[in-house]
Amino acid sequence: MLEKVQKKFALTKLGAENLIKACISCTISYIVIAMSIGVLYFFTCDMLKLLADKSYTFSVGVYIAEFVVVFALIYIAHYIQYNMTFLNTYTESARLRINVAEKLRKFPMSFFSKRDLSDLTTTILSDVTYMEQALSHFIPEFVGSIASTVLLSIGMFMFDFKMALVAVWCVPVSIILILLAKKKLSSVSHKDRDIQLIRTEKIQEGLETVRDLKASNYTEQYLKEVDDAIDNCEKSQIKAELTNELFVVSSQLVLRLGIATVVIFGVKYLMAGEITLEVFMLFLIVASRLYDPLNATLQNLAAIISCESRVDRLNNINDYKLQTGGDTFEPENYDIEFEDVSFSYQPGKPVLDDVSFTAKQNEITALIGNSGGGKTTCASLIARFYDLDKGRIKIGGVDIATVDPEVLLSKFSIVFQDVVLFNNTIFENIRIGKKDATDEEVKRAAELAFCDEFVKNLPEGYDTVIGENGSKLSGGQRQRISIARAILKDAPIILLDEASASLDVESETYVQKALSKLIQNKTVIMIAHRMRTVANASHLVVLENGRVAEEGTSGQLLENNGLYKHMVDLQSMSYAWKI
Ligand SMILES: Nc1ncnc2c1ncn2[C@@H]1O[C@H](COP(=O)(O)OP(=O)(O)OP(=O)(O)O)[C@@H](O)[C@H]1O
Repeated sequence: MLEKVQKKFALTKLGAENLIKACISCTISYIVIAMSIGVLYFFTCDMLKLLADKSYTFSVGVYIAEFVVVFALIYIAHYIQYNMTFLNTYTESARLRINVAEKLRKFPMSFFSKRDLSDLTTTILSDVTYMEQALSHFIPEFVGSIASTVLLSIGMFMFDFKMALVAVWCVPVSIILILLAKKKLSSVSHKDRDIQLIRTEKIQEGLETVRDLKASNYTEQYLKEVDDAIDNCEKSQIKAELTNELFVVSSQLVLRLGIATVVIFGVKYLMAGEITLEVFMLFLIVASRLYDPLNATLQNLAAIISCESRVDRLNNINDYKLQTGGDTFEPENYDIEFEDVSFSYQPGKPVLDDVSFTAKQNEITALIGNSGGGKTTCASLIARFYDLDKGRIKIGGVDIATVDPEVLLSKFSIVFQDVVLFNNTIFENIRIGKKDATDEEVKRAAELAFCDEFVKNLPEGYDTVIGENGSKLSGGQRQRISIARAILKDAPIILLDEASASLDVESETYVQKALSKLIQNKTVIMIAHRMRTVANASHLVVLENGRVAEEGTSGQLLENNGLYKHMVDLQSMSYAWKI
């Protein structure tokens, strides 16, 4: 039972326990409220007897005391319900958020290539918030209202079968209507959510690519597409609301019919002398209150049904397989060995096929080859961004598949061509390389990476905030900050995506100088696009369509007269090309 609830609502074990308790406390709370009807019934009976017989006596004080007790019970039941639902829910939603964030931190890159960014953002922000409301309101109230109505109905059947039938018939009919609505509402809710996602993606994409849209004069056309997405969303939401209201109003109407049948049949039975006036009064009072919880909870029907798709998405994250591995990583050295490595991003479409080579410590190993040949993929596999389909990658004799990805990454400094900087100070952007580094250590790394000459011209030096993704800096300056980070981290393995490929001559010189400081005495894997950058590499691995076409030093490969020689010749021709 506990496990089922846990899975059904994507909860932690404690969360599932608390949800069950919340449903029970809601049921008790509704029943306690119904107890006031009992006291009211006995009071009405006594009043009727008094009207019929003036000598009849009863104690008003006892009734006042009973009402006080019932109100106290209602207060206590509500207090318990509040604690069980609201307080526990907020603790649970905090746990859910931390769980999702923890999972995302540990997921391999394969997870992110399968999921859309706005979909993930929606799951973390909106789905968890939605579940927060569902767990604190909709679900306990829905379960509580059905359970209390069923329990009260059983009591009514025991009291008077015929009148109970007349009062309660509408409850199962209304529940059947809800169940019929579930399928339809569920499909409308899924479609609505997909359309909302398209709208969010469109807006997000527009904001991220505003510069390119302006440059290609596509802004007007793009805004029209955004307008269409927003219009679609509006239509879909109206449709979802109307469908929901149709079923809710029908169910509520059926429930109201219950009061009508109690009056019609009650009067008939009363006239026929089949029931007493007191029984008739009781059923009138009960019928006026019996459907209240169910009526109120029907308003949230769409919300309850829409929980399903949100829970599916949360379960998708919860069930995704994490990369595992030991916490200790003590390789003999930092040589990297590829042993018959095969890999594909999508099943049946191999990107690397039986790739074997060794990158030695204290050497620069350059990965070269045609575009799409698999250079970046090889580098990503070394850092265990993805796991292999076949073969092994070993560092100092240790299979990286046996090492926890975070422990493994602590041995890597990675300098990408697309540097990501944060909207923070230069100090903090460099300190990412080593969180506990002192200001002096950061400055030392910045000097070695030749950041000093441009930082001193910034208004607040190292304390200057550099804008979103370093928008206030040039490409070469951004590169040097990322190299400073890597120098500060001082990891034994350096992955370098030819960092200076897109820079002007002056910036390139600075970046090259900074890089030469970074790579001293390390195992360096360099993804190279320009042949002149790799001429001095100790070892060149030429990848062609996911296979190693040739390897050796630049001199050896030139003698081979293979793909490398062909690429060198092509680049020499392109340098000689003039406008
Ligand atoms: N995340 C991904 N999902 C699916 N396919 C991918 C992904 N990344 C790369 N690929 C495919 O894998 C192949 C190898 O890509 P990779 O980026 O490793 O090549 P590369 O040699 O680094 O190319 P380039 O020099 O153009 O950067 C390509 O066909 C590419 O389309």
